[in-house]
Amino acid sequence: MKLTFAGVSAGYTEIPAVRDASVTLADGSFVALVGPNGSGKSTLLKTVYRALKPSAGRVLLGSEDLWRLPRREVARTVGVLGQEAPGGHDFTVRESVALGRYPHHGTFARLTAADEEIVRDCLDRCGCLDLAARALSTLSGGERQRVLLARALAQQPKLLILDEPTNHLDPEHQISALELAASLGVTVLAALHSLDLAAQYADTVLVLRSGRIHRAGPPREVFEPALLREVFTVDGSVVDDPVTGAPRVLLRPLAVEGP
Ligand SMILES: Nc1ncnc2c1ncn2[C@@H]1O[C@H](COP(=O)(O)OP(=O)(O)OP(=O)(O)O)[C@@H](O)[C@H]1O
Repeated sequence: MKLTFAGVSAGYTEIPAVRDASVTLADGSFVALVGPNGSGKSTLLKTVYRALKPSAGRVLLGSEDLWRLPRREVARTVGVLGQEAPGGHDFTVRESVALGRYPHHGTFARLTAADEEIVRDCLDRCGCLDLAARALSTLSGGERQRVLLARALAQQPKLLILDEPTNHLDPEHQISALELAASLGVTVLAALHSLDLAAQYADTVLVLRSGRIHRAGPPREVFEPALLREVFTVDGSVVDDPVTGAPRVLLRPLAVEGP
Protein backbone atom coordinates (compact mmCIF):
# COMPACT_ATOMS: atom_id res chain seq x y z
CA MET A 1 0.00 0.00 0.00
CA LYS A 2 1.39 3.39 -1.02
CA LEU A 3 1.43 6.03 1.72
CA THR A 4 1.72 9.75 1.04
CA PHE A 5 2.20 12.65 3.42
CA ALA A 6 1.13 15.79 1.57
CA GLY A 7 2.12 18.90 3.49
CA VAL A 8 1.30 17.34 6.87
CA SER A 9 1.59 19.42 10.02
CA ALA A 10 0.50 18.05 13.40
CA GLY A 11 1.06 18.70 17.09
CA TYR A 12 -0.33 19.21 20.54
CA THR A 13 -0.29 22.99 20.90
CA GLU A 14 -0.50 25.88 18.46
CA ILE A 15 3.17 25.18 17.61
CA PRO A 16 3.20 22.03 15.42
CA ALA A 17 5.55 19.19 16.40
CA VAL A 18 5.66 18.10 12.73
CA ARG A 19 5.68 20.72 10.01
CA ASP A 20 4.85 20.47 6.34
CA ALA A 21 5.95 16.85 5.85
CA SER A 22 5.70 15.76 2.23
CA VAL A 23 6.94 12.37 1.09
CA THR A 24 5.60 9.26 -0.65
CA LEU A 25 6.39 5.74 0.54
CA ALA A 26 6.29 3.28 -2.36
CA ASP A 27 4.19 0.13 -2.04
CA GLY A 28 6.32 -2.59 -0.41
CA SER A 29 9.10 -0.28 0.72
CA PHE A 30 10.72 -0.46 4.16
CA VAL A 31 11.15 3.09 5.39
CA ALA A 32 13.01 3.96 8.59
CA LEU A 33 12.07 7.17 10.39
CA VAL A 34 15.04 8.45 12.38
CA GLY A 35 15.82 11.63 14.27
CA PRO A 36 16.89 12.89 17.68
CA ASN A 37 14.57 12.74 20.71
CA GLY A 38 11.59 15.02 20.29
CA SER A 39 12.10 15.48 16.53
CA GLY A 40 8.53 14.36 15.77
CA LYS A 41 8.78 10.68 14.80
CA SER A 42 5.93 9.41 16.99
CA THR A 43 3.83 12.46 16.11
CA LEU A 44 4.14 11.75 12.37
CA LEU A 45 3.26 8.07 12.92
CA LYS A 46 0.19 9.02 14.97
CA THR A 47 -1.25 10.85 11.95
CA VAL A 48 -1.22 7.49 10.10
CA TYR A 49 -2.87 5.36 12.77
CA ARG A 50 -5.41 8.10 13.47
CA ALA A 51 -4.29 8.97 16.97
CA LEU A 52 -3.60 12.60 16.01
CA LYS A 53 -5.37 14.51 13.24
CA PRO A 54 -3.12 16.69 11.08
CA SER A 55 -3.68 20.42 11.57
CA ALA A 56 -2.77 20.90 7.90
CA GLY A 57 -2.15 18.70 4.88
CA ARG A 58 -3.36 15.19 4.10
CA VAL A 59 -2.26 11.61 4.70
CA LEU A 60 -3.14 9.43 1.71
CA LEU A 61 -3.54 5.67 1.84
CA GLY A 62 -3.14 4.79 -1.81
CA SER A 63 -5.06 7.70 -3.30
CA GLU A 64 -7.63 8.05 -0.47
CA ASP A 65 -7.50 10.57 2.35
CA LEU A 66 -6.90 8.32 5.36
CA TRP A 67 -8.79 10.64 7.70
CA ARG A 68 -11.94 10.42 5.51
CA LEU A 69 -11.98 6.62 5.28
CA PRO A 70 -14.20 4.56 7.62
CA ARG A 71 -12.28 3.74 10.81
CA ARG A 72 -12.71 0.00 10.28
CA GLU A 73 -11.29 0.14 6.77
CA VAL A 74 -8.17 1.89 8.12
CA ALA A 75 -7.93 -0.73 10.89
CA ARG A 76 -8.02 -3.48 8.27
CA THR A 77 -5.28 -1.86 6.23
CA VAL A 78 -2.92 -0.31 8.78
CA GLY A 79 -1.23 -2.49 11.43
CA VAL A 80 0.32 -0.65 14.34
CA LEU A 81 2.92 -1.41 16.94
CA GLY A 82 2.61 1.76 18.99
CA GLN A 83 3.71 2.67 22.47
CA GLU A 84 0.38 1.63 24.05
CA ALA A 85 -0.65 -1.89 25.10
CA PRO A 86 -3.34 -3.53 22.95
CA GLY A 87 -6.56 -3.96 24.88
CA GLY A 88 -6.11 -3.82 28.61
CA HIS A 89 -3.58 -5.35 30.93
CA ASP A 90 -6.18 -7.93 32.03
CA PHE A 91 -6.07 -9.55 28.60
CA THR A 92 -4.11 -12.71 28.05
CA VAL A 93 -1.46 -12.69 25.36
CA ARG A 94 -3.66 -14.78 23.06
CA GLU A 95 -6.63 -12.43 23.55
CA SER A 96 -4.44 -9.40 22.83
CA VAL A 97 -3.20 -10.89 19.58
CA ALA A 98 -6.74 -12.02 18.64
CA LEU A 99 -7.78 -8.34 18.80
CA GLY A 100 -5.84 -7.96 15.55
CA ARG A 101 -8.50 -10.07 13.78
CA TYR A 102 -11.53 -7.97 14.85
CA PRO A 103 -11.22 -5.27 12.16
CA HIS A 104 -11.89 -8.08 9.69
CA HIS A 105 -15.06 -9.28 11.47
CA GLY A 106 -16.39 -6.77 13.99
CA THR A 107 -15.81 -6.71 17.72
CA PHE A 108 -18.60 -9.11 18.71
CA ALA A 109 -18.05 -11.75 16.03
CA ARG A 110 -16.63 -15.13 16.97
CA LEU A 111 -13.24 -15.86 15.51
CA THR A 112 -13.23 -18.59 12.88
CA ALA A 113 -10.86 -21.56 12.86
CA ALA A 114 -8.87 -19.71 10.17
CA ASP A 115 -8.59 -16.67 12.49
CA GLU A 116 -7.42 -18.88 15.35
CA GLU A 117 -4.76 -20.34 13.05
CA ILE A 118 -3.58 -16.85 12.03
CA VAL A 119 -3.35 -15.86 15.72
CA ARG A 120 -1.37 -19.01 16.50
CA ASP A 121 0.96 -18.46 13.54
CA CYS A 122 1.64 -14.81 14.54
CA LEU A 123 2.32 -15.85 18.15
CA ASP A 124 4.73 -18.48 16.83
CA ARG A 125 6.54 -16.14 14.42
CA CYS A 126 7.06 -13.60 17.21
CA GLY A 127 8.30 -16.23 19.66
CA CYS A 128 5.24 -15.77 21.92
CA LEU A 129 3.56 -19.19 21.75
CA ASP A 130 4.74 -20.21 25.20
CA LEU A 131 3.39 -16.91 26.58
CA ALA A 132 -0.11 -17.33 25.10
CA ALA A 133 -1.96 -17.99 28.37
CA ARG A 134 -0.08 -15.36 30.39
CA ALA A 135 -1.70 -12.06 31.41
CA LEU A 136 -0.24 -9.15 29.48
CA SER A 137 0.42 -7.33 32.75
CA THR A 138 2.88 -10.01 33.87
CA LEU A 139 5.22 -9.80 30.87
CA SER A 140 8.65 -8.23 30.66
CA GLY A 141 9.07 -5.19 28.40
CA GLY A 142 10.58 -7.23 25.59
CA GLU A 143 7.98 -9.99 25.82
CA ARG A 144 5.22 -7.40 25.70
CA GLN A 145 6.78 -5.76 22.67
CA ARG A 146 6.84 -9.09 20.82
CA VAL A 147 3.13 -9.53 21.64
CA LEU A 148 2.41 -6.06 20.20
CA LEU A 149 4.17 -7.08 17.01
CA ALA A 150 2.23 -10.37 16.86
CA ARG A 151 -1.02 -8.46 17.21
CA ALA A 152 -0.07 -6.05 14.41
CA LEU A 153 0.81 -9.03 12.18
CA ALA A 154 -2.50 -10.74 13.01
CA GLN A 155 -4.22 -7.78 11.36
CA GLN A 156 -2.59 -8.90 8.09
CA PRO A 157 -2.08 -5.24 7.25
CA LYS A 158 -1.00 -3.76 3.93
CA LEU A 159 0.87 -1.03 5.81
CA LEU A 160 2.77 -1.67 9.02
CA ILE A 161 3.54 1.21 11.38
CA LEU A 162 6.21 0.43 13.98
CA ASP A 163 7.04 2.94 16.71
CA GLU A 164 10.36 1.90 18.23
CA PRO A 165 9.73 -1.81 17.66
CA THR A 166 13.13 -2.89 19.04
CA ASN A 167 13.67 -0.65 22.06
CA HIS A 168 12.99 -3.40 24.65
CA LEU A 169 14.31 -6.34 22.65
CA ASP A 170 17.46 -8.39 23.11
CA PRO A 171 19.79 -8.69 20.07
CA GLU A 172 18.22 -11.92 18.79
CA HIS A 173 14.72 -10.48 18.91
CA GLN A 174 15.74 -7.08 17.48
CA ILE A 175 17.01 -8.86 14.41
CA SER A 176 14.13 -11.34 14.16
CA ALA A 177 11.48 -8.60 14.55
CA LEU A 178 12.94 -6.53 11.72
CA GLU A 179 13.61 -9.61 9.53
CA LEU A 180 9.98 -10.55 10.04
CA ALA A 181 8.69 -7.07 9.17
CA ALA A 182 10.89 -6.94 6.08
CA SER A 183 9.81 -10.40 4.95
CA LEU A 184 6.09 -9.52 4.83
CA GLY A 185 6.43 -7.64 1.54
CA VAL A 186 4.08 -4.89 2.78
CA THR A 187 4.96 -1.22 3.22
CA VAL A 188 6.71 -0.68 6.56
CA LEU A 189 7.25 2.67 8.27
CA ALA A 190 9.36 2.17 11.39
CA ALA A 191 10.65 4.77 13.84
CA LEU A 192 14.06 3.52 14.94
CA HIS A 193 16.71 4.95 17.22
CA SER A 194 19.36 2.54 16.01
CA LEU A 195 20.81 4.05 12.84
CA ASP A 196 22.66 0.76 12.35
CA LEU A 197 19.42 -1.26 12.26
CA ALA A 198 17.83 1.41 10.05
CA ALA A 199 20.74 1.10 7.59
CA GLN A 200 20.52 -2.68 7.51
CA TYR A 201 16.78 -3.01 6.98
CA ALA A 202 15.44 0.12 5.30
CA ASP A 203 15.53 0.88 1.60
CA THR A 204 14.73 4.50 2.43
CA VAL A 205 15.60 6.57 5.47
CA LEU A 206 13.60 9.66 6.47
CA VAL A 207 15.52 11.95 8.79
CA LEU A 208 13.35 14.19 10.96
CA ARG A 209 14.90 17.24 12.52
CA SER A 210 12.91 19.69 14.66
CA GLY A 211 9.66 18.43 13.13
CA ARG A 212 10.75 18.72 9.50
CA ILE A 213 11.85 16.09 7.02
CA HIS A 214 15.49 17.04 6.77
CA ARG A 215 16.60 14.34 4.35
CA ALA A 216 15.19 11.27 2.58
CA GLY A 217 17.03 8.60 0.59
CA PRO A 218 18.90 5.30 0.69
CA PRO A 219 20.88 4.68 3.92
CA ARG A 220 24.31 4.78 2.23
CA GLU A 221 23.59 8.25 0.87
CA VAL A 222 21.76 9.66 3.88
CA PHE A 223 24.11 8.56 6.67
CA GLU A 224 27.06 10.60 5.49
CA PRO A 225 29.47 11.95 8.11
CA ALA A 226 28.24 15.54 7.72
CA LEU A 227 24.61 14.57 8.40
CA LEU A 228 25.54 12.39 11.37
CA ARG A 229 27.39 15.35 12.85
CA GLU A 230 24.80 17.97 12.05
CA VAL A 231 21.64 16.08 13.04
CA PHE A 232 22.78 13.49 15.59
CA THR A 233 25.86 15.27 17.01
CA VAL A 234 28.06 12.20 16.63
CA ASP A 235 30.90 11.25 14.34
CA GLY A 236 30.28 8.22 12.18
CA SER A 237 30.44 6.50 8.87
CA VAL A 238 28.78 3.77 6.82
CA VAL A 239 30.72 0.56 6.20
CA ASP A 240 29.79 -2.65 4.38
CA ASP A 241 29.00 -5.61 6.59
CA PRO A 242 31.72 -8.15 5.72
CA VAL A 243 29.24 -11.05 5.95
CA THR A 244 25.91 -9.74 4.64
CA GLY A 245 27.13 -6.81 2.49
CA ALA A 246 24.44 -4.61 4.10
CA PRO A 247 25.33 -1.04 5.08
CA ARG A 248 26.25 -0.66 8.75
CA VAL A 249 26.60 2.58 10.69
CA LEU A 250 29.55 3.01 13.03
CA LEU A 251 29.25 5.85 15.53
CA ARG A 252 31.85 7.57 17.67
CA PRO A 253 31.78 10.51 20.08
CA LEU A 254 32.05 13.82 18.31
CA ALA A 255 35.71 14.74 17.93
CA VAL A 256 36.44 18.13 19.45
CA GLU A 257 37.82 20.51 16.82
CA GLY A 258 41.24 21.96 17.66
CA PRO A 259 41.65 25.71 18.28
N1 LIG B 1 1.03 14.50 24.34
C1 LIG B 1 1.85 15.52 24.11
N2 LIG B 1 1.55 16.77 24.55
C2 LIG B 1 2.36 17.82 24.33
N3 LIG B 1 3.53 17.74 23.65
C3 LIG B 1 3.88 16.52 23.19
C4 LIG B 1 3.07 15.36 23.38
N4 LIG B 1 3.69 14.30 22.81
C5 LIG B 1 4.84 14.78 22.27
N5 LIG B 1 4.96 16.11 22.49
C6 LIG B 1 6.06 16.98 22.03
O1 LIG B 1 6.09 16.93 20.60
C7 LIG B 1 7.44 16.92 20.14
C8 LIG B 1 7.66 15.69 19.26
O2 LIG B 1 7.49 14.54 20.07
P1 LIG B 1 7.56 13.08 19.47
O3 LIG B 1 7.11 12.15 20.54
O4 LIG B 1 6.86 13.05 18.16
O5 LIG B 1 9.13 12.93 19.20
P2 LIG B 1 10.00 11.63 18.86
O6 LIG B 1 10.87 12.02 17.70
O7 LIG B 1 9.10 10.46 18.68
O8 LIG B 1 10.87 11.53 20.18
P3 LIG B 1 11.61 10.31 20.94
O9 LIG B 1 12.79 9.92 20.08
O10 LIG B 1 12.07 10.99 22.20
O11 LIG B 1 10.62 9.21 21.15
C9 LIG B 1 8.33 16.93 21.37
O12 LIG B 1 8.73 18.26 21.59
C10 LIG B 1 7.41 16.47 22.49
O13 LIG B 1 7.79 17.04 23.73
